Amino acid sequence: MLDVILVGFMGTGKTTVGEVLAANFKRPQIDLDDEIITTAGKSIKQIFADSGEVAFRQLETQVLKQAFTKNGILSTGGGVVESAANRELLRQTAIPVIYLQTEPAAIFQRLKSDDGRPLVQQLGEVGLRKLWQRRVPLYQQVATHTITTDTRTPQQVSQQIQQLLGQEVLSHEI
Ligand SMILES: Nc1ncnc2c1ncn2[C@@H]1O[C@H](COP(=O)(O)OP(=O)(O)O)[C@@H](O)[C@H]1O
Ligand SMILES: O=C(O)C1=C[C@@H](OP(=O)(O)O)[C@@H](O)[C@H](O)C1
Ligand SMILES: [Mg+2]
Repeated sequence: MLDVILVGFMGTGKTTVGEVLAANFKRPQIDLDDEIITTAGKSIKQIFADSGEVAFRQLETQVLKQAFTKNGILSTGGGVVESAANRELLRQTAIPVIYLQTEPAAIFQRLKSDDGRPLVQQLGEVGLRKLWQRRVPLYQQVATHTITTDTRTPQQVSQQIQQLLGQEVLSHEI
């Protein structure tokens, strides 16, 4: 079964922290973006360009459902909370859902030169901030715990999650 699910806006460190947690707990890491790329046979940027965001969101819901049948640490994509069906899945589960919370200015600094996220290029800093404001309540709705990452390294964030969930995660290891 899944040990923990990481949610949060783009650039909050879900993928990076997921990798650290998976290494520390010797558990598989599942990243929804990677699952989408494997399923579609192309990059996220290419999926957006060829088929648009709606098609991307359909794939995202499909791989989220499949992820619930797998083992390990699940890193979601920032837009997973856009779908009411996805939010329901995340709210219903007994698996801890950790919201990585980061201020938009720090997020933009982390992502401004990354061209793998189509929405960053489409929206720019002002648009990204608006999207962040709209999504914050959605992350809060699905999360069981919140950790701020602005001034923490991915290792420190992982340690904090391990402290929060140590018993629960370790109990699935055996
Ligand atoms: N806590 C952090 N402090 C500084 N930079 C970070 C932190 N977490 C992630 N990053 C950097 O931000 C970028 C996005 O991280 P990533 O893990 O891909 O985020 P997400 O999966 O949430 O979009 C990467 O360059 C990563 O190294
Ligand atoms: O917030 C979003 O809508 C998106 C976030 C990305 O994942 P990360 O949050 O891992 O960057 C990726 O799924 C896609 O570019 C769309
Ligand atoms: Mg990611």
